[in-house]
Amino acid sequence: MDRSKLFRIINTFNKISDRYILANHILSFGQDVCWRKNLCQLVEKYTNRKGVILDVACGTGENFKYCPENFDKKIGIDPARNMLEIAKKQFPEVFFIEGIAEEIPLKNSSVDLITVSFGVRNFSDRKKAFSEFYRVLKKDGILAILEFFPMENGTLLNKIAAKYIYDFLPYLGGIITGNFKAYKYLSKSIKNFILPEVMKLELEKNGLTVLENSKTFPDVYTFIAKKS
Ligand SMILES: C[S@@+](CC[C@H](N)C(=O)[O-])C[C@H]1O[C@@H](n2cnc3c(N)ncnc32)[C@H](O)[C@@H]1O
Repeated sequence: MDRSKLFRIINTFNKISDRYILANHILSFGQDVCWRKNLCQLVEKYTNRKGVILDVACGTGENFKYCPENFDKKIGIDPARNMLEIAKKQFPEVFFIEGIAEEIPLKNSSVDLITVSFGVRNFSDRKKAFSEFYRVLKKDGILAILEFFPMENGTLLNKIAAKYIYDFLPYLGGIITGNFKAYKYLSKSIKNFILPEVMKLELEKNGLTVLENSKTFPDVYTFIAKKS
């Protein structure tokens, strides 16, 4: 695993934690809420399990605002301590772990639902993380991933969105948070990320069956996969 990448990313998120939620709302024109609600609606379509929900790369814990209420145990895991501090204040009922997706400190087959929003792009070793997801999920457990993918260059609207994400967002994010480097990283990480079809293959190589892979504008995908 690339530990220097991991420490760089942790440092970045620690530095922007106090403005992270606000920046998300402004930079996405409020769309972030719709993307999360969409993720949760899809989860409800595929599972009505209760039990244990694990939000990986939970950051400030935003997913817990929108995801199904009815789980007996809610767990969040993230390596950025400052993000977790905010999460703990927002969601005292959730058990938060300072840790990484590549080494989840939970037992085999112990989780009913894993959610990950805007986290996979940041993983230092994606394949290791996917094998961990497989290991901790129970049989028929669901994995739900929400993620940005590289912008398609088709319609005029797509071109405008790509210009916004790749060229303007680093400056706007920098102005809102005072950290230009962090938002340059965000744009770069989207531009250089794998394509959705590659992620589907990677999930399936790790034993997860992709049930749905749906796109909302602009190139934000929700993947629902199952451990069979
Ligand atoms: C863009 S934020 C997303 C936070 C949250 N899921 C959300 O939707 O607002 C990415 C998060 O990934 C976390 N992260 C980075 N590397 C990670 C890893 N290897 N394992 C787990 N989380 C990681 C960061 O600390 C950061 O909180």
